[in-house]
Amino acid sequence: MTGLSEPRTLRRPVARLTVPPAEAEPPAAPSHRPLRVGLLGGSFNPAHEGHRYVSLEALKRLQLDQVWWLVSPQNPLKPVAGMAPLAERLRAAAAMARHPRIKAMALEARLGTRYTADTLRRLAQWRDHRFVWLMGADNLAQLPRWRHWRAILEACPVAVFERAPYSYRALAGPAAGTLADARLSASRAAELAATDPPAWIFVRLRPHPASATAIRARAKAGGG
Ligand SMILES: Nc1ncnc2c1ncn2[C@@H]1O[C@H](COP(=O)(O)OP(=O)(O)OP(=O)(O)O)[C@@H](O)[C@H]1O
Ligand SMILES: O=C(O)c1ccc[n+]([C@@H]2O[C@H](COP(=O)([O-])O)[C@@H](O)[C@H]2O)c1
Repeated sequence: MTGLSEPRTLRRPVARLTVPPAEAEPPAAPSHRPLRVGLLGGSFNPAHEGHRYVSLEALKRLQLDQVWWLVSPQNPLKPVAGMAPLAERLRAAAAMARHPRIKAMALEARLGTRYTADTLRRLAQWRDHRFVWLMGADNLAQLPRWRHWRAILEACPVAVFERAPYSYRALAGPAAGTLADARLSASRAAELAATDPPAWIFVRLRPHPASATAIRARAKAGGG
């Protein structure tokens, strides 16, 4: 029992546990099946409770082993101005995760990818993993503006999470329309990771109001 009673000061700091130097190395998968990993790509400028909420719901509803927060070097559709340095966003994301199965990492910086289609093409070589791309409804609405967006949906299953006020527009939009045949019912959420793409699901939940834009606006106004 000595390991369990180690004093707190002997434990490694959270940042080193969640963002080890070899962060691009995939952790060992269970021997009997591939590791099921949800990928929440994002700017995390900054990370907030909405990311955590969606990740916890994804772990539970999609029966995932882990969720990886892919802290993006730079969203190709967002302005560079106002984007905090990657190291700062990564550090804050690791602190926000507060869960052993939610890992913040700068995987795209390590892989040298900027576009999601490229990242997923690289990850397709990680044969002992099954990836699910996670996103909020706001990103489903703008998905047709992403490079090779159809290839993304061919690369891995996708779970879209309710987010006010975007959900209605997202479900009525061109991406959802094009992919109507590939949509699974919500009751099949636990099957999604094992389903061959294209396959996606819309996860209805109580929307979480957190937004990085609002946090930045409050900070700018001096309200923290
Ligand atoms: N409150 C939320 N509910 C559902 N999904 C969310 C929420 N916040 C963020 N997400 C999703 O998490 C991913 C990363 O989000 P991101 O880091 O851009 O945060 P954001 O709050 O949307 O930032 P910004 O306001 O700067 O655009 C995206 O897929 C986004 O849709
Ligand atoms: O590949 C693209 O063209 C593309 C365009 C816009 C956004 N993305 C990705 O979408 C994820 C969410 O980005 P964000 O900034 O909305 O958090 C993040 O992983 C981005 O790299 C990707």
